[in-house]
Amino acid sequence: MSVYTSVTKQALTDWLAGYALGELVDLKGIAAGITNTNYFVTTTHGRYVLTLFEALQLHELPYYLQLMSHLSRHGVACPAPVADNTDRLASMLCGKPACLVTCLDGADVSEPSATQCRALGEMLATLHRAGDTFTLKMKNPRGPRWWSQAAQTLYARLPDSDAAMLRAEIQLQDSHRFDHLPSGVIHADLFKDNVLMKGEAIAGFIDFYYACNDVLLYDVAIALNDWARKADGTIDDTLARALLDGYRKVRPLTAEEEQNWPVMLRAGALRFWVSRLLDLHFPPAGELTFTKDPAVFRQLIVDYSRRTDFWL
Ligand SMILES: Nc1ncnc2c1ncn2[C@@H]1O[C@H](COP(=O)(O)OP(=O)(O)OP(=O)(O)O)[C@@H](O)[C@H]1O
Ligand SMILES: N[C@@H](CCO)C(=O)O
Repeated sequence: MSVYTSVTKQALTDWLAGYALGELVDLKGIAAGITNTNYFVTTTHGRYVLTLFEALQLHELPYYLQLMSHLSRHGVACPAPVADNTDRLASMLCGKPACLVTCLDGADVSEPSATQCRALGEMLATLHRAGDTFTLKMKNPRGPRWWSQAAQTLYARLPDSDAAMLRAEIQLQDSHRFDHLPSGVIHADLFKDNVLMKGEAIAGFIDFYYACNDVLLYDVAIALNDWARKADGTIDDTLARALLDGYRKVRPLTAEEEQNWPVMLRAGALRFWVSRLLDLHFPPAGELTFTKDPAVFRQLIVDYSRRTDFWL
């Protein structure tokens, strides 16, 4: 349950006076989600999602909200932030930075079909193309420098074999440079729980708060590592091929991207192996963390180190 900040109908009515969205009809807390407080808001004009940011500051929001606004205007299924009467996309509510976005009609899926993976690949490539005309920039807060520093805090806590494997994996990534690969806006956390589906179609990508500028192929690897991973932790060949086919239909991969693909899959796995290890060994204070299993990404790296066919 994640309503950390309670919003009363009166407080919201006062805040909504700054928007041209009609009268407040209903306000309902959303149980899902970990980081922020979310509500479904119904007004006489329609249905919206209200987010109160529990960690991000007001001045940090423009990149993410303007990005969603840009993408939603360029064919990417995602919520569109709603501007208030002074054209702001966010302002303070109950002491927290808050925004309203359009409400999407769909639900996340835990076992996607090949058709859904293909649709996911197509929409991810659409996002990457749409990002070309977005002018704001954000560095990746979870890149090689971050995982090397994080690993230093983890080694002493891990069994020797895991620490050795982590060290070796970071060395492997350090020996590969990706600077020459196509880069642009990436979602950077496109797991199944960050995509709402309506049947076989994408209702929308959500949770853009790791979005940044980085190598596009890294985003494909992150998505594939979650969308095509089966319950036993291995990758389903059919789902992986479908996702890549969908992606390449919209944005074909370059020869250099294809060469770097196996190592990039391991980079995508390393990033979440490290963040999940951090959550396990250093749980963030005050956050409802349903600790996610780091070992699935360790296993994925082992699988990738033995595999020869990467679905291209
Ligand atoms: N625009 C939207 N339309 C419909 N439902 C939405 C929308 N945005 C969020 N939701 C619903 O709210 C839930 C919580 O949102 P989200 O996952 O973004 O929470 P968070 O706490 O902000 O992020 P996280 O859980 O990744 O830390 C989602 O699982 C989804 O069901
Ligand atoms: N998607 C991440 C959590 C949010 O970054 C994970 O499953 O580890």
